[in-house]
Amino acid sequence: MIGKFIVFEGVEGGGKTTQIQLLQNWLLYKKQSNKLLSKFIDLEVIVTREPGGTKLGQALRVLLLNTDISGEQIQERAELLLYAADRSQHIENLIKPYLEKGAIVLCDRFTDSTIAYQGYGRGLDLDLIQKLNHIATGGLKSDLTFWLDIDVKIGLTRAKNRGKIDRMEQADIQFHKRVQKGYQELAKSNPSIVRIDANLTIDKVQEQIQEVMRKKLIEWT
Ligand SMILES: Nc1ncnc2c1ncn2[C@@H]1O[C@H](COP(=O)(O)OP(=O)(O)OP(=O)(O)O)[C@@H](O)[C@H]1O
Ligand SMILES: Cc1cn([C@H]2C[C@H](O)[C@@H](COP(=O)(O)O)O2)c(=O)[nH]c1=O
Repeated sequence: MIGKFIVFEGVEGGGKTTQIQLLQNWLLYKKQSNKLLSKFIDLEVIVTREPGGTKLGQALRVLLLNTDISGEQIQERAELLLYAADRSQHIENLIKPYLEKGAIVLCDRFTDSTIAYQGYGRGLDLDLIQKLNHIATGGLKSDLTFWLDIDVKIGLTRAKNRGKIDRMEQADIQFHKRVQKGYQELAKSNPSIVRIDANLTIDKVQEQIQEVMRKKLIEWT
């Protein structure tokens, strides 16, 4: 694939959505002002997310994040499979076609979310999740993953201040701490994950991201 696939990960309220938007603006500005190296001159910068990057995904997102599905609780393995279904559709219908055209795809969450939330958070078998991730992705991996590392309580407070909190955000604090532990473990074993200190101001967080991106754009040319 000639494009680049960049993923943003982390616990709730870490600033992924905010930072992805700023990075897209920065990349497009660099493109317009001819400050990008030749390989990326014609580039498109696409922003997408999981769950919810396709029409099917949007429907699955409503099912997964609404607090009340006629009073019926979503079982843990059903939850796992719904996230996998969203991903499979997302890759085939959106991510792969854009990467094949040479775009930079900025994605809010990917396979590491499943390991952190369903694996570490819910306690589902990590080997099973790895296999399912492989089935859903067909082996597609990110070229770079930014892990926005934020104190769990600060992130949840930000999410609460943003407005009504969803089904996942409503889980107890211990769940979110296990999810955080999941990201810490993933970062230890995966060199394509870059830790970003997300406890800082929006501008300071973006500065760290741009610094990494500058180096990556040179490396990828
Ligand atoms: N560095 C920051 N300092 C203070 N507030 C921030 C910062 N970054 C984002 N916010 C605010 O915190 C809230 C959550 O940010 P955002 O939606 O970008 O995070 P997110 O990681 O996408 O969250 P979630 O995973 O819960 O959807 C928003 O109201 C946003 O304006
Ligand atoms: C991809 C994926 C996501 N989740 C969880 C993580 C969040 O609680 C929500 C998504 O909401 P956001 O506002 O877009 O962050 O879904 C998950 O548990 N497993 C996954 O694979």
